[in-house]
Amino acid sequence: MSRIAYFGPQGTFTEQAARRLAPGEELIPAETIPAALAAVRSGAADAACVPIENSVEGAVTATLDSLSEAEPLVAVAEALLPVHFSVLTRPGTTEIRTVASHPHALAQVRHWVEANLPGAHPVATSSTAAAAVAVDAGEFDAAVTAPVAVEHYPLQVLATEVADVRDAKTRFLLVRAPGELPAPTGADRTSIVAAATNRTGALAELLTELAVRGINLTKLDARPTRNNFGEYRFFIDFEGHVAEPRIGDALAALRRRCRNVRFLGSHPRADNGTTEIEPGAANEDFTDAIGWVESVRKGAQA
Ligand SMILES: O=C(O)C(=O)Cc1ccccc1
Repeated sequence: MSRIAYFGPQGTFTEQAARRLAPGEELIPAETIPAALAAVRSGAADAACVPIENSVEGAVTATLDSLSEAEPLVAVAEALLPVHFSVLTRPGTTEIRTVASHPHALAQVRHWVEANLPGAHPVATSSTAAAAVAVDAGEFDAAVTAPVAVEHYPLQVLATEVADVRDAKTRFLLVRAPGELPAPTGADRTSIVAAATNRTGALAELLTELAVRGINLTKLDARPTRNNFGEYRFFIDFEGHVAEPRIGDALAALRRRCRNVRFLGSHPRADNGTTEIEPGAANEDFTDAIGWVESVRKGAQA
């Protein structure tokens, strides 16, 4: 049985995602996202499940930063979970002055809290389930949690299906140490991170290598390197799998342009997305072109 570290404690959305991505495996809660990833780097876990992006709040920056630091890790699978919240209180609570949760959760229920708990102060906790633990301990009055949290903590449900934005979703990754990659499916996602140098056109050059090969981007995030003010790392997701000739060609070009490019994985997409292929940019076009150059070199132009 594999050991899967996840961003916990018990009852987080990430635990639900881990159950979906690694059914039947041993799940080990970690207090923070960096701690879940550190468990894989140290060998204490075989894989980790962490949130990566939310359709309302955008990137989960703790995950981006941890993936770009220390030993490389690669994403081997993803899950897309609908996100609506429950609001939990201690039994007998009559007045709600503080509402605790993960910042991404608080941002997604702001209007609901204003309308239904006027005057209540939002308080950030490390995760939605950590808010439930704190409410149980008497530190805050209400917790905004995943629906499953009520099964783990002795709290009562004040409201369910709470969300300012209908159909909000969060994408989660299953991350491992580099090793065998998942096989390409034809609907895959590849992720990289690169610290472009601070000069005119540096980011445009990286993006152009993808654009000229007809590769469609699915996400672009910038994070400060933390070394020099104004220096950024760019996290780029795009359609395709590194095993494909067209994607391998693009990665080789990125590596030529930027020695510090880091491969963050190729895996099947969970969003039913299809892969766009521009005319002349199919894998056969790349292999055919390489074959043609080889024949030219041999003096036998086909
Ligand atoms: O705190 C959690 O439960 C998480 O797994 C992170 C999170 C927070 C808010 C929305 C989706 C995921």
